[in-house]
Amino acid sequence: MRASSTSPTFFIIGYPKCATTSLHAYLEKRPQALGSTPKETQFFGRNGKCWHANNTLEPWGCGVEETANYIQNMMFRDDTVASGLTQAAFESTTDYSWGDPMGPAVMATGIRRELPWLKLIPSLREPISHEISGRVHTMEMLKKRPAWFRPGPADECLMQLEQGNATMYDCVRDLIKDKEGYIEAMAVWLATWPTEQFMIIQFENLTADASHTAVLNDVMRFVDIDPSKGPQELPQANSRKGDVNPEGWRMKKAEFMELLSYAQPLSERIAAMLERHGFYKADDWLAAWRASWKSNLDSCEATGICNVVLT
Ligand SMILES: Nc1ncnc2c1ncn2[C@@H]1O[C@H](COP(=O)(O)OS(=O)(=O)O)[C@@H](OP(=O)(O)O)[C@H]1O
Repeated sequence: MRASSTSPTFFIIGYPKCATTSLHAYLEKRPQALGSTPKETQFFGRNGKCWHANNTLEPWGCGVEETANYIQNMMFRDDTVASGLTQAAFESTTDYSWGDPMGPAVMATGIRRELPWLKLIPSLREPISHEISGRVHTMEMLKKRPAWFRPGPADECLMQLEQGNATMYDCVRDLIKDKEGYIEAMAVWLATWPTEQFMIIQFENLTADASHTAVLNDVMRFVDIDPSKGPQELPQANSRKGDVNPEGWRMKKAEFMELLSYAQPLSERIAAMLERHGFYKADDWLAAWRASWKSNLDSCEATGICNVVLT
């Protein structure tokens, strides 16, 4: 029987568009896990109740009432206690990984101050696919346009894309070029928390038929949940690649090569960082990402047009 002396036990901290919803759904079906409601509580995030959004000088701190609400109503404290702490409570706010406008250090340090025992699970995806997946998500937001959603300058391009006046390349080029935050955020988390409190997942490993069972079993062992109890299949939540351009994104070869010229060095630095911290051999980490780049390059026709399929 699992016995945890700490609650909450773990956070899936991101990144957005890296199958975090599927992983959350998979884990919360396990009798030994207790997923938050909602999946993304945002409690420690920029829209949450546990930070000082407008004043970097004020110390991090969570209000007593808000904390009680978080622990009691979102993280189901009573249920966890009633289980004799045999259930691992967790939440999956993807913004925790990098969604802090004051920098990831505020979030990483703040959460460590509040819950220093937490186990942390980030999932990372090949940068070009990651960015395009995010843009497709935002395109849908722009169509529905909830009242709180404020389109930024980069979103203008998506509106143009919608009208056939721009391409996906146009809309991701600068974002991928400036995707420094992808590695910076992870570097900050790794510098702020002990290595052994992380399990870093690669999206492509988590979602591939050949490897997903092994990854899920590793996750469960990491958070001390018995892998034999509960359903085995990873759901496919938030999937847009099946509906929006399932055949891939058409792009000139020179355009794809340009994206690659930004994504590849970034990926290599991510892999080197993960190797330095003892998580993966850099080449092992890069294998799936290199395979995606190669298969997209192989798709290029004699006309110089390629078909970029997301991982
Ligand atoms: N089981 C499985 N197999 C393959 N792919 C999967 C799976 N589960 C989730 N996904 C893909 O993950 C993307 C959604 O990630 P998130 O749920 O983290 O997105 S969100 O940030 O919470 O909105 C989304 O990617 P895109 O379709 O490219 O947008 C999903 O298709």
